[in-house]
Amino acid sequence: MAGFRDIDRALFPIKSITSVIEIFKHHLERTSEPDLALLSIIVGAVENSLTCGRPNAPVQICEPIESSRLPSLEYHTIELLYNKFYTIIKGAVDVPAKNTTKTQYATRELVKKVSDAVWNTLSRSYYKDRAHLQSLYSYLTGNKLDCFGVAFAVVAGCQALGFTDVHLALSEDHAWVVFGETSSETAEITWHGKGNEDKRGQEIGKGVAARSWLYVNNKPVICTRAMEVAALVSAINPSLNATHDAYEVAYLQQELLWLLYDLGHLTKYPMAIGNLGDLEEISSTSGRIPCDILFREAISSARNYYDNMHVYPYTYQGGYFYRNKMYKEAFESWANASDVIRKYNYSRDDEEIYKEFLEIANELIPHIMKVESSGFSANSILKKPECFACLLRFYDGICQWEEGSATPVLHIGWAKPLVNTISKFDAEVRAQVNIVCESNNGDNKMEQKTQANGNTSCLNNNNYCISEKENRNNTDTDLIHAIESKVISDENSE
Ligand SMILES: FC(F)c1nnc(N2CCN(c3ncnc4sc(CC(F)(F)F)cc34)CC2)s1
Repeated sequence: MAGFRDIDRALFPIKSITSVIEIFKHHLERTSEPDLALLSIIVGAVENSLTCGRPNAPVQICEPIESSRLPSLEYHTIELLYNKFYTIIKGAVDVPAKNTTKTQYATRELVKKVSDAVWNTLSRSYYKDRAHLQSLYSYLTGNKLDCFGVAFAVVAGCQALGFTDVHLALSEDHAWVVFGETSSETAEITWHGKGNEDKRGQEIGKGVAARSWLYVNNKPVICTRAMEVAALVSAINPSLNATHDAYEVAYLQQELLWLLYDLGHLTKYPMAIGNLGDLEEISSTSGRIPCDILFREAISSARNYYDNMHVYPYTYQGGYFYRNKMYKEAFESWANASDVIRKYNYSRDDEEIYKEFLEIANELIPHIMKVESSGFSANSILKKPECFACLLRFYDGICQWEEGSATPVLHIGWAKPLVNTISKFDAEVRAQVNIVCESNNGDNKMEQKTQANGNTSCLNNNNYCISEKENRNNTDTDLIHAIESKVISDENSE
């Protein structure tokens, strides 16, 4: 059993954020196998004590954060929990005696048994989306885990049993495992969303499911052990309540993400880079690259390693621009996000990203139009054809996302804000967006989808085109006609 080494023991009792960082540094720099269970228990205990602790716990005021005293974490407390985890996992699977020569690889049965061991020890019913349910501390002290937490616990369990081939696979809204000699086996190990039957034990869908955003076109983040540490650090939740964060927890998360960044473990993990960007925007670390560069690095990572099939890097960046009133740049990021989603079929498992696009289209963009059309300035985005082009690219991507999908995306609730937005641009601005028709052999859709639908609509920056589509389904034809008729009626009234 990996677990406690003398160096770890020497760092106890944990009294400060700095000593937590020292333990992570040791595991990441001095060992080939950072101990996922140990690290998760430690950060879970710290997070719990600072966010769910006793409300009248002594508040440290004006202490430098890194040395601000934590409610002391005793070695034996952590060791007890660690041994409890090991006992639960060991008790559930009878692993064949370690055969020193041959490396043992996990089997689907083994992975399923570990998943069952975690699954069957969870509380009967609890609010699954609550905060602070992601760590093994939550599991071992409260028998509660969220869907990410179950996946992480299974990987930590397999590590504790000596299976170094079992690794976490992450999409933007789901988690599963890869395993086997060539890491080519996959297995569901947790649930997804509400009211969906879990598919635990099954391999990851290759069929229709594979074309949904949920499985990112088989371009998930495949974690190394250190990237699994990055996932548990990303999952740290500093929120105290709906409006406040415990700043010591946010500081710990930020410092651990920088440690992982410096060691190169975030290079292929766009969402972790985005998380670090968000933290840096709130409170920048002197001497570090600024948050807008981090958001750009997350996009580069997704483009270089995941065939640009991830949406969140663009919505991280778009959110940053929006919060900083850089509206032209926000439109560009959101149009780029839409260029990703247009390559997918919409499935009912994609609610999370649907909500993301709905909020952008029906809350954020209308807010920008309101702000921009109240003040009058020559520099207004309403005067910029490239902003109009980005908006069209944004909406067109959502239309194309719907094309060929079993589930509709758009409904009349989308059309009103859309037409309202588009009509804020004067005719002479709209006229400057040159509409260029491209052949339909662009790389707009994943191969299968293009064949299914023949032509596709496409737009690159300000070349917006709607190719003739004999079978464009009625929803977006209505939408496009709504836009066209609105635009034309404006011209007539000019
Ligand atoms: F697009 C921006 F506005 C976003 N802001 N926060 C975003 N998050 C927060 C962080 N987050 C994540 N950050 C690191 N790693 C992972 S792995 C994962 C899927 C699952 F939870 F494992 F199922 C989610 C996720 C999900 C996306 S996107």
